[in-house]
Amino acid sequence: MRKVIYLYTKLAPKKHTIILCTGNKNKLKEFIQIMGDQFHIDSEPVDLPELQGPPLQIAKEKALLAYEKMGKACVTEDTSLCFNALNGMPGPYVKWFLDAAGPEGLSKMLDGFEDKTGYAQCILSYMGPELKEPLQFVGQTQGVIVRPRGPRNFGWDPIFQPDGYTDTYAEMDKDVKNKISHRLKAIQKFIDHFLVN
Ligand SMILES: O=c1nc[nH]c2c1ncn2[C@H]1C[C@H](O)[C@@H](COP(=O)(O)OP(=O)(O)OP(=O)(O)O)O1
Ligand SMILES: [Mg+2]
Repeated sequence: MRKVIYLYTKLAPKKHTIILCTGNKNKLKEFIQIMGDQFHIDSEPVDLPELQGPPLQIAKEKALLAYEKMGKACVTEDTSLCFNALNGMPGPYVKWFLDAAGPEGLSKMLDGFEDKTGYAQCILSYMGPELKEPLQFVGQTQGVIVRPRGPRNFGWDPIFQPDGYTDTYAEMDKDVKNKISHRLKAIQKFIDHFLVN
């Protein structure tokens, strides 16, 4: 039976706590929904600068900055929404596109293209005192970019319709999103890594 968790034993033997550094309440909520029964999630609402570069590099720098700020083991997460017609853009910069153009404007960016496919990507990074570099876990969910449908309370959820579904992330039940999401897949890899059989 999988039971001992390296992270617990090494770093937080009693509380089984993960510190998630994020300024995004919706991310935190999903983390708790996905892994709350296995870990206690403490969040630190730090606003971390995000550099430019390939997604893994951005996520790595973010993790190092969070670790520097916290002075203890912590987890960060960087999420991208990538359009295939644009070779992966806006990707890690989607937040700025969303702020500037909203979900509507973001979906309209693909109007001139036949290819509406894209993918959601979560890069979960863990940095702790025992490491030289952050460990990174990548989760991707493929889908298509559509005009906004559903509640607008979480980022680009209204314009992302995962493959095999007729609902957008925003329209589907949270339980359904959390079973197929980019975030779930990254968290699963993270948990698998730290589980000792
Ligand atoms: O599952 C998601 N469904 C829809 N939208 C999402 C999701 N996950 C992140 N998002 C949004 C938030 C931000 O506009 C951008 C990612 O930017 P990203 O830097 O990773 O997030 P953030 O700045 O809000 O929080 P953090 O403090 O963890 O960096 O996509
Ligand atoms: Mg951010």
